[in-house]
Amino acid sequence: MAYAQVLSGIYSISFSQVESGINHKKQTQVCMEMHKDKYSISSEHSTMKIPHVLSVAGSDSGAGAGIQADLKACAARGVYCSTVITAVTAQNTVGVQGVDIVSDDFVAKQLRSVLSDMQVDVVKTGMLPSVTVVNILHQNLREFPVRALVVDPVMVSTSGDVLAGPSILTGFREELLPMADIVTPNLKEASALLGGLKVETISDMRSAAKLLHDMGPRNVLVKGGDLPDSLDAVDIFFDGEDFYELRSSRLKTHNTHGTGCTLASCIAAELAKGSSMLLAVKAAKCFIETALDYSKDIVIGNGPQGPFDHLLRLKRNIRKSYGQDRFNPNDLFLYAVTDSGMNRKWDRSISDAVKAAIEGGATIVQLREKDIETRDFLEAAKSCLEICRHHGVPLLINDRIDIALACDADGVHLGQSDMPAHVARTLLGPEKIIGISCKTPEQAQQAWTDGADYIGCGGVYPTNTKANNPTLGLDGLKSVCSSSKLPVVAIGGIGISNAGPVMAMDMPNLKGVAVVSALFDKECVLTETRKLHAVLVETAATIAK
Ligand SMILES: Nc1ncnc2c1ncn2[C@@H]1O[C@H](COP(=O)(O)OP(=O)(O)O)[C@@H](O)[C@H]1O
Ligand SMILES: Cc1ncc(COP(=O)(O)O)c(N)n1
Ligand SMILES: [Mg+2]
Repeated sequence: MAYAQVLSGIYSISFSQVESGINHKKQTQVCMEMHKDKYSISSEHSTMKIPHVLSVAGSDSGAGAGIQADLKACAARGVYCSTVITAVTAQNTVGVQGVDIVSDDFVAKQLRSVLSDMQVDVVKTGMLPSVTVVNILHQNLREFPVRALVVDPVMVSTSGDVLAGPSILTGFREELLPMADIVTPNLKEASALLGGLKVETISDMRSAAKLLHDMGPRNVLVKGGDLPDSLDAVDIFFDGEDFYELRSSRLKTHNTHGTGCTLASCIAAELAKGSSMLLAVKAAKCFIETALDYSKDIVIGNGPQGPFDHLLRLKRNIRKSYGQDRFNPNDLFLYAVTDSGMNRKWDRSISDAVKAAIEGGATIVQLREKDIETRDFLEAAKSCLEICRHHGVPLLINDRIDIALACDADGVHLGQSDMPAHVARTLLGPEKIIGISCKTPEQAQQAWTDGADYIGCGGVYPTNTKANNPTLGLDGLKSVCSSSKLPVVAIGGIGISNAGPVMAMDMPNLKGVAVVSALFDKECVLTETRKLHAVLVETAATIAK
């Protein structure tokens, strides 16, 4: 048992390395050896592996940057974060009033405490106040190798205060950059690392990225938050072969204190979850843009450089934590849509209906409650959410973004006349699932542009639940499927007798069927769901042959 665990541990290490494009070939063997004990010990107690980032950085009393930003960023990305504090700063939105450097010995002690005991996936560095600390970190990383090292070469705070003097440059160049999987300097830091080279334009950023890459890191991200006269926030990513110009809109806000720390922590968190480097960087940049947008008007402190809010509007739910994708298209397999009229007819509560559907095999649930008081809807949604979370089944709300937000549901399903999806996305944040009903290839393309996660396509067959709803037939469904990259769930008049032919069309992005009457306009929801589930499983098995 313990040996199998060790093997699976080794497998997961090498697999993630391949996936992440992280090439620690020389260290892999050592890494396995070092982790052997940890895997065999932990296997006796638990098998649940939690992605883990260790942040080695300074504390910011104002909690906008440094260790505090790292903890919040990792929490927002659903990743565990341990901390080694290198310095304590007295800092607020005005500037840095004082710095108390933690002794080298005590930094070493913290590093050993964490690395010798916990299975850290990725180390992210921020403020490193002395070359000795860099030496100590370097030694520890050799003794306790990790999957990836993210180096944010912090030197000066946004307020212009010095956090690490020029002597640190040697440490970065000689020890840390050669072992880094990515280094993330801002314009000033890139310039300092390159001996004062001018880095003021996008073209300079490209040259700097290339020169920094020559110092040994596998990837370089030169951040352009301070790029003068730029309408976009442009960062340059270089992986040693290709350049990528990553653009997001530049938010008009003073609340940008801590963007650099947060970006690096998000990259580390995504890598810890197994993402490739480019995807990790893109996800991190997207997170910064969304978080800055949410926080653009908040006021914390009286100084010119405010912190932003990592968590308040970006609440994640437990179901999506620990490395799972926020949305798994396979969840569309058996999509149960409730109907208040039917529940009333059969005299059952919404939550009883949902519970029975899930027990019968429903893989996602949508509450579609048209004639119900808002307060009652919210209460029902909360109790359904509890049931769904317990079973790991996502819960979506039809149309009512307010209800979805109020109960922290997993997302919404929108019709063509509901709130536009891109507006819904702004309100709900990047983590929530958004589905859109589409009848035509044009609507399907728009859904993709608007940032939807899936398409509900129908009515495939005639149905009583929607009056005057034109029927698309299998041909209409097929043309929507072929015109979009998004996963599709078929809806409209589908039940046990005709679900098979729908799925047998074998369109690669057709992931399942959504049903209302076939489950809920029946005496026993559990039995009907079980029967439909069996039909879907059988069809899937036939297709696979
Ligand atoms: N006003 C803004 N709007 C959108 N993104 C921004 C803004 N300011 C900075 N960013 C982004 O935040 C990240 C951190 O960049 P930057 O501020 O240059 O680093 P640092 O905080 O280390 O100085 C980058 O991805 C950058 O593009
Ligand atoms: C302890 C600490 N670490 C890092 C930064 C840089 O963050 P930013 O460049 O976003 O001000 C900071 N201000 N304080
Ligand atoms: Mg900044």
